[in-house]
Amino acid sequence: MTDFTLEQLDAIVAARANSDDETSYTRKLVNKGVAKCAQKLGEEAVEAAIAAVQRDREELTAEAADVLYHLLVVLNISNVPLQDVMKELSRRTGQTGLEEKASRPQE
Ligand SMILES: N=c1c2ncn([C@@H]3O[C@H](COP(=O)(O)OP(=O)(O)OP(=O)(O)O)[C@@H](O)[C@H]3O)c2ncn1[C@@H]1O[C@H](COP(=O)(O)O)[C@@H](O)[C@H]1O
Repeated sequence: MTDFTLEQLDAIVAARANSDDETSYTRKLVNKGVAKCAQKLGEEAVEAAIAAVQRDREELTAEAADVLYHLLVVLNISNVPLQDVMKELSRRTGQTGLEEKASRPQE
């Protein structure tokens, strides 16, 4: 059991994204722009999906960590607070996933 939270990682990511520390991977990635950050998020998500299909729990754990980290980078560079995502998830808790899907605006 760990008490490390996504909120804590989000605060680290925000601080590193705005730092001038050249040893920071976060800063290096953010400096490449939103398209590169989004590309990395997509790649990590695909790798996590592959690990799941392969029933590789260890690899899935590592890839899921990569996905969450890169999602926080993308939210940060897009100025979408993690708090807003949590609020949206909270809003959905009163209904089933299928009800939530049905309530979305039709495209
Ligand atoms: N959680 C992470 C984390 N997860 C994954 N990664 C990095 O994500 C990268 C993904 O690996 P890849 O091989 O796919 O990417 P790459 O080859 O480095 O990049 P490209 O050549 O594809 O652009 C690796 O360099 C990982 O180190 C992370 N980098 C940082 N963090 C956290 O963010 C904090 C701040 O990190 P810095 O910004 O480096 O100080 C750290 O303390 C960590 O807690």
